[in-house]
Amino acid sequence: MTQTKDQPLEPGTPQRTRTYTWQDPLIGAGAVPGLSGLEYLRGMARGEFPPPPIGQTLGFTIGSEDDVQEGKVTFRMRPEEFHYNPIGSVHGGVYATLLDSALGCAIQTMLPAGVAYTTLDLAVKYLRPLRLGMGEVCAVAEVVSVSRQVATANAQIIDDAGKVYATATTTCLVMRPAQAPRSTQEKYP
Ligand SMILES: CC(C)(COP(=O)(O)OP(=O)(O)OC[C@H]1O[C@@H](n2cnc3c(N)ncnc32)[C@H](O)[C@@H]1OP(=O)(O)O)[C@@H](O)C(=O)NCCC(=O)NCCSC(=O)Cc1ccccc1
Repeated sequence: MTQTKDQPLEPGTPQRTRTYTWQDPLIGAGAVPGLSGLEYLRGMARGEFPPPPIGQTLGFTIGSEDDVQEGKVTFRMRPEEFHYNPIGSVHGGVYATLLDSALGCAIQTMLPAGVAYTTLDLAVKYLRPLRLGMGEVCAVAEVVSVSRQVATANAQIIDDAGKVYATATTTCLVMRPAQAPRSTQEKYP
């Protein structure tokens, strides 16, 4: 039967609770302008800068410095119950967030200090369901091209055996100092 606001859950229905902590994301963001993308992300992998709160929220990380190479970044995540949609598998937005993160960071590794970027486009193909109990999966992203204003990259979510659960492509806008807006309040020309 469909659950509605007027039909509360049966008494005794198990409730789950999750608590997690995160750090001020502006600490790392403040260091960004002086470091190349590779230096910043390797520093984050070494624990010198806080990981992004979205990683704590969904439970994904860059596992180690080896996961950050020039043009290639790997994020790791274990599918959990709190990732679920109402149809019994990991919500598609979780895949997309993991892939967007790995793709953006792969592009960031190719950018020198003072160059900013942001996602313009993300296309995801959902090939297999991610489920509880399957163990850790990786989002592996590799850069295809970086030009003056545009960068593109491809990624896959794979398990330990190399089985592919999703693929994705992205286009990012690259903002070099002469073109970059001075603040997030200022419109890009
Ligand atoms: C099912 C299909 C779409 C097409 O597959 P086909 O072309 O028919 O190909 P084939 O039969 O060769 O199977 C290939 C693989 O597919 C899987 N599988 C197949 N049949 C079943 C089945 N009956 N039951 C379970 N799994 C089945 C199976 O793992 C198999 O792998 P294998 O080769 O055995 O290792 C598949 O690509 C897929 O599951 N993609 C992921 C979609 C996804 O997770 N999207 C995100 C969540 S949606 C969301 O969150 C939106 C939302 C939000 C809020 C509220 C509500 C919704």
